[in-house]
Amino acid sequence: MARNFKMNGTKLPLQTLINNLNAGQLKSNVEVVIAPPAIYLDQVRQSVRKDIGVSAQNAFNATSGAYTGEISPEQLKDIGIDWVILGHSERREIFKESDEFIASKVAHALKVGVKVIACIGEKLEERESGKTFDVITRQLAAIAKEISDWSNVVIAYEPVWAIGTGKVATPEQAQEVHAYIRKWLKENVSEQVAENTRIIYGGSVNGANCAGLAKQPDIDGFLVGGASLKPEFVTIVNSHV
Ligand SMILES: O=C(CO)COP(=O)(O)O
Repeated sequence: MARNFKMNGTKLPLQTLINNLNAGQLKSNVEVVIAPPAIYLDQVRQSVRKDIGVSAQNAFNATSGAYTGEISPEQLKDIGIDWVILGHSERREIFKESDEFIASKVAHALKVGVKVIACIGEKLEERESGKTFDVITRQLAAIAKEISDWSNVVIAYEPVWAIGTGKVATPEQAQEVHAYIRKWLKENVSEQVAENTRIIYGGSVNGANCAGLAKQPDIDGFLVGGASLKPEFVTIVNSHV
């Protein structure tokens, strides 16, 4: 269960959210990871409960060097950050990150020992023109080409049309794509990877719609944006079945 703050929050309000999470009664079988803006990673790592993971929202594919503005997975490790979100649709769209670039960042982060939440998902026009599975296949295949060990990868299916729109995918729509992802992993990686890889859903998840989604057999958790800025995140965590 992951909480993506995106470029939201400042020191004090973030601390209030962390305090609320620290005090929350969270189901013990749910792994919770929060992803604050990079500048607050250290603050959040120092103040959040140790059983909660902290994730960056992006990282580069090199150890160090002349890459102004970038952060390496090695630097994340240095301050105790174990996770990174890669391939978010906002990175793909706004910052023009290609499938290949994202895949190389996934490979580099894993090599360094930083676990990855790899985001994939189709845009509205792609869904409407029947290309959803083609897009998912293309994005997955790019990653599969670069990595062989999937044990530290979580896949986040985030249909772009559902992100920040309030237009959540129905449980059936999300389940259909999650099942496809699992089938693709089975046929193209291995049965074991297909069974063990967590596939989480993101896109307008909130305290009211999470329970229906969580019941689906191939939905293993959520990547939450807007609702992650509210105390209702605790409800979403506890919707896990
Ligand atoms: O992009 C998302 C999480 O990474 C989803 O955002 P929303 O929950 O605001 O739709």
